Amino acid sequence: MTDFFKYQALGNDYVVIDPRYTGLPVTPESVRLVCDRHFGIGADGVLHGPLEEPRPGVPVPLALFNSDGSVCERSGNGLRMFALHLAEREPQAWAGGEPFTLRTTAGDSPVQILDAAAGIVQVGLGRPAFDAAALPLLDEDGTPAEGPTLSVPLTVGEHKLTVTALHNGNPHTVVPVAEPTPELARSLGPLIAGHARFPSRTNVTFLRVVSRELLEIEVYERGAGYALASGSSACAAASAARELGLCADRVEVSMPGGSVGVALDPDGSVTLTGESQQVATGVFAPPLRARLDRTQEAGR
Ligand SMILES: N[C@@H](CCC[C@H](N)C(=O)O)C(=O)O
Repeated sequence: MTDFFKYQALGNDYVVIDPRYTGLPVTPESVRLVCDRHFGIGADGVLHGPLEEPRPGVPVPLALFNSDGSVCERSGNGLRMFALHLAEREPQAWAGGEPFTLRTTAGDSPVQILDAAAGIVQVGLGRPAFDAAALPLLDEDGTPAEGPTLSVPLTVGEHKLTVTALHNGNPHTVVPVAEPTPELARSLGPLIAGHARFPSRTNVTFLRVVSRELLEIEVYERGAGYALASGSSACAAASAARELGLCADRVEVSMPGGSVGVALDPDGSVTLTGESQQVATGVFAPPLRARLDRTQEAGR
């Protein structure tokens, strides 16, 4: 009997709740409890799926949640971990190396298991929009901003920042700095993530351009907080750096949990490649399972 599968990608960890193995109710409250690092399993988020019986050649739907219980439309690391989950459960169907498609509320994302044993998975995240309406972004007076979001002034407390914002299935704000540090991400990240000018909140990436081929970032995730790595944030950093003329079309993005490769097509489409591994499988002990089941009753 298995209730959950835990995966990590460069220290960005998710719990997979697969309806083929458990009928656990996936609600904002049960997600918060599963992700709690003291009272639950502990994770940056939950991947709930496959939401339909997976069939080769047909997009496989899943839902993604941040550890605060909020829905996230797309996760670069999460999609890579879920692809590996499918491949490890049914290797004959999914581990052959043929590309297949995962479907979230942000749309379809092509994935490919490049090396199942090493957990090397590639995912295509499409083309980001550097447009205020897509974020969405508001002006200082609270009215909807319009136009491009490259090098936008943003006042955060006493900090006068210049940021580049983009939407690629989920919202991202990239802040070029001389030295990204965990302390900076933990202190300034939440103030930007919850800033009034971002009605949908935003993921926050602090970026140092080491060279045209190497970026260094620290991430504060919308709905999850400080993260050792983030796939969509790594892609956001690369897309922003390229739009600002600061990097090549293929870059390594270094994060505290490790590095990923990001490839940028001429049309701006982004492909993310990196490692992910299963951490554990497990059963919720009766006291935790009882608390989780009660979230369903509360949600009724
Ligand atoms: N860690 C993820 C991003 C997760 C979603 C993000 N917190 C959001 O709310 O958009 C990744 O690897 O992309």
